Amino acid sequence: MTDPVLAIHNASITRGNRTLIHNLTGKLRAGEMTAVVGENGCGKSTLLLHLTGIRNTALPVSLLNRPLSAWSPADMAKQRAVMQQHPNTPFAYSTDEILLLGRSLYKEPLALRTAWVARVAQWFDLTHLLGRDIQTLSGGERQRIFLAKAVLQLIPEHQPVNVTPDLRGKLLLLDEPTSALDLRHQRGVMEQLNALTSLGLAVLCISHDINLVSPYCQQMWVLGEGACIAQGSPRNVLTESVLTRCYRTPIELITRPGKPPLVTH
Ligand SMILES: Nc1ncnc2c1ncn2[C@@H]1O[C@H](COP(=O)(O)OP(=O)(O)OP(=O)(O)O)[C@@H](O)[C@H]1O
Repeated sequence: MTDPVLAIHNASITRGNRTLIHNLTGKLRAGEMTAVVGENGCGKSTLLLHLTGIRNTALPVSLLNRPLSAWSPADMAKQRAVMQQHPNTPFAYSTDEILLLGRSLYKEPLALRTAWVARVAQWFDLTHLLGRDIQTLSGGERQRIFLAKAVLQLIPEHQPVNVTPDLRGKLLLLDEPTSALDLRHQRGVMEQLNALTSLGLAVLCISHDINLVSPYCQQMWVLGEGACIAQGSPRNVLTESVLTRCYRTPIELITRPGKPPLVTH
């Protein structure tokens, strides 16, 4: 099996005197999506923040076999991109400018950057929103812009726009990327993320919508009770006992042939 893109070994995360997550071990692999689920306040966003390397951390986390602390910010930014929970900007940037920021690390001709902006905008149904003031966009439109910006950050430097990029070794960390999206765009975003994982991308996706993400993810981490209660494929992890423990409310499952079960309550 190939080395993981990101590996966490026996990591414990605390906030004040509360242990949010005790002894988490896990791997994010090329070509796989991992969904992180759990009740409000269980530590999902805090975990993601620690995996970004943005926060100076002594946690045992490595990106491509190197501790996060050994990466320079610029090198790390070419390897992993992050979309946080409520992305916004206080400035009246245009959508194009926001998307171009995703390529700001790279020394490329403007024509190439602009071509990639157009291509990725198309992937996320954003073409009609190019040129708009970001502050005038709806919540769902803005969420898709920032998702596209994160994806643009991971396209290799000088990648010709008409050649499919190799995204092995790249990592996308997403905090509830579909929370503001309508049903069509929820599916569109998940299908696009699925297409990107097929190019080698590793994705970690926090979500409260288990039914949306479960058909697309290879692994699910269920957080709760101050730890990771369960890890594995959606079919193995999605049991009434695991989810009832996680959400502290009775959960029922509806089995479906060839798909993970539907979660209801
Ligand atoms: N700066 C802080 N100081 C103290 N406690 C904090 C701080 N930031 C977060 N917390 C607490 O840490 C816990 C975990 O927060 P986190 O945002 O990681 O939860 P989450 O699982 O992402 O929740 P949600 O599903 O609501 O987004 C929460 O109880 C939160 O109140």
